[in-house]
Amino acid sequence: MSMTEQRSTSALLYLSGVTVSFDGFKALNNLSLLVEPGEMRAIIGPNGAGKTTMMDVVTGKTRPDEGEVVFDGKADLTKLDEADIATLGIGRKFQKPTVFENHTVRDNLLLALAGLRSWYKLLLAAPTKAENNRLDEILSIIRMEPQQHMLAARLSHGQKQWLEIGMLLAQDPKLLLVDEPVAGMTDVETETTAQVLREINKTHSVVVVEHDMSFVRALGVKVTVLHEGSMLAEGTLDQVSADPRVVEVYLGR
Ligand SMILES: Nc1ncnc2c1ncn2[C@@H]1O[C@H](COP(=O)(O)OP(=O)(O)OP(=O)(O)O)[C@@H](O)[C@H]1O
Repeated sequence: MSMTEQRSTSALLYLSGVTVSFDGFKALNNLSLLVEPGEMRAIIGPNGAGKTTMMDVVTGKTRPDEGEVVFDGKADLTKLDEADIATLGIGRKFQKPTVFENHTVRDNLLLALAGLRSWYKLLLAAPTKAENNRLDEILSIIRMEPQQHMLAARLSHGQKQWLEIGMLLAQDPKLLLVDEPVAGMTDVETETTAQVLREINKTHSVVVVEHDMSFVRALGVKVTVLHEGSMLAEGTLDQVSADPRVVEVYLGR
């Protein structure tokens, strides 16, 4: 490509030949990956496969040594910092929930929705009608209307995860990155989380990293298997589960 030429792609997220080395060890090794607009993609793979590093590259936390990372057909994420990338519309939920324990579920969502609105203003000014409608919508999507006036401190682990997914949704990112959302959840909570993410995927693109196979099956979306920093296989869960290489390094163990 010439200096002025822009990479043109219809993909929402485009990784090509991405390599990340830590002291010579390649956590990502020539990784290429495409996520289409509106898609939900599940990323699976054994411990150390590079899933977290891939998310870190997309959010600007880690700079790749080589390769291209393009968002929304135009933005070269390798040139931007974390704040710029968040502003472009990439939101991330980490594995451990970080909600404001001393506020209600609804106020946690309002804080996320209002973004830069100060705590002071939050306490004094009532939410607008539009804000209240959006809060109702999000509460419905995360299935937490009954708990909306509860303090976040009193929520179960699963409910905290859903609240945090709701807080991410409140920021209305174009792409949601969700890291191991069902770790530590019961089977029923896991099933609900799959339904919540499917609902969110009606209006948002999602990349979700998860080990739990019953959850990935319930998502019912295209799966990418990472191994040693590269893509090993891609397809439906049935397709990748039948791939002998996937069985060998991951599923068969
Ligand atoms: N900052 C770092 N310094 C050195 N090595 C690192 C660093 N971050 C990650 N690694 C190594 O890179 C490899 C990939 O790690 P990564 O966390 O991306 O894998 P993962 O697929 O997310 O694994 P898990 O399923 O255990 O979360 C691992 O071997 C890890 O030890």
